[in-house]
Amino acid sequence: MTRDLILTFNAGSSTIKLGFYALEIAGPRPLASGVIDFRDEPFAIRLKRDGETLTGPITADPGDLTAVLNQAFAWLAEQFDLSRLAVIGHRVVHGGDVFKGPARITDQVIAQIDALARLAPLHQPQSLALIRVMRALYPDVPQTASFDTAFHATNPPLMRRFAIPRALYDRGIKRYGFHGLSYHYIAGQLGDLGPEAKVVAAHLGSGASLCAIHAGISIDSSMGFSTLDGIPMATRSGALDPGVILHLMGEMGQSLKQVESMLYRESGLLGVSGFEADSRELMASPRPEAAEAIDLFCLRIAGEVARLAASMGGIDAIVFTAGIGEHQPDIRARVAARLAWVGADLDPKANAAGLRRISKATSRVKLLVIPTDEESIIAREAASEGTET
Ligand SMILES: Nc1ncnc2c1ncn2[C@@H]1O[C@H](COP(=O)(O)OP(=O)(O)O)[C@@H](O)[C@H]1O
Ligand SMILES: CC(=O)OP(=O)(O)O
Ligand SMILES: [Mg+2]
Repeated sequence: MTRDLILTFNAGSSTIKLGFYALEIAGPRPLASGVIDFRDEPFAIRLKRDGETLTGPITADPGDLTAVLNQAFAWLAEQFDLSRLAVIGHRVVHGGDVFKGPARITDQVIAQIDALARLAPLHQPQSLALIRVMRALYPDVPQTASFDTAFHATNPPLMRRFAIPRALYDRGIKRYGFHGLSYHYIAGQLGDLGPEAKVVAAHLGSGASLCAIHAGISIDSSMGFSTLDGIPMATRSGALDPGVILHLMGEMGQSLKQVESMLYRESGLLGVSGFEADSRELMASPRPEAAEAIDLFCLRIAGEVARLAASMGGIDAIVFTAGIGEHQPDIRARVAARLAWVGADLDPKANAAGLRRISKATSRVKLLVIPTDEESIIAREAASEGTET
């Protein structure tokens, strides 16, 4: 039997994205993409294939991942010949210091991923659950892990360091950086900027970060030790004076769980607006708190661009990507306006049209919109790590 099908998983806090690829010598060829969105009503798996969207209803309780996946895969087996599965590749957010590249999943690798779960509580447990369910469903199919942290393995030690006692760095308390699959893909799309280009890529999705890419490699990024650092996100705070946490736990008697939940789930756009985490709703809202949440988001993005430019000693281009970066021209415009002093000069028409280049021809710093494709990196790494070809 020919095994020539690659399945990819990109597990997020509220969605599981799936990709189907044909395993080919020239590289994985995309066949279809799917999503299980736990916010969807009615709950279902949606599959996009040949420009058509197919829906597989799911009656299982969204809280029971095993039941959800069993049902989703019973339906997927009607769409694909799943006996052809060659490899299953997963995005795993935190690889710590252990993983500098993709890994084939073994019991030991599962234990190592599990040990890092606390640092990415919205993602890591979901990926582990997926790996375990897929093992039970398809015990003969190899699985691989592609790490968000791996692309940042090139960051110089100085960028990795927190200004805390050295011994803690030696114990792994350092900056790792995330969204590396997205930045890896973006770095591969910058050929026209020249081999030495200094680029800040802004991955603005539910989770959001920025990365300094110089000559195609990661130099520095806004996310650090955990997925909380950097700019505010949908529900995460971004960087925060550590004194606030001391005060909450010391003076206000909050527990670790309470603080963790506040920082990961009740902050960011949701926290500042007081009612909504999704940028679409916030942009459409007349409420001043919504405007303030978006303003703070843009201010902190612009500030991070400036910091990352300092890390690289210059900046030639800014790339916007992911849900907000690709689809929110007003947010791009507000970020660009705050960076006019660096030489970013937006072309409003190109921005509204969502062209690849959205800066004026005379702009010193180029502004680009590049749709990301984390799945293609997972598929490529799955093919190289998990198959014999
Ligand atoms: N078509 C769109 N138009 C406007 N905003 C969008 C669109 N798609 C996604 N977004 C915004 O992107 C954010 C989610 O980013 P996305 O990359 O899709 O999420 P995730 O990090 O979960 O993969 C939300 O704030 C959402 O409002
Ligand atoms: C690392 C991270 O925050 O990922 P996501 O944007 O998928 O939530
Ligand atoms: Mg994402």
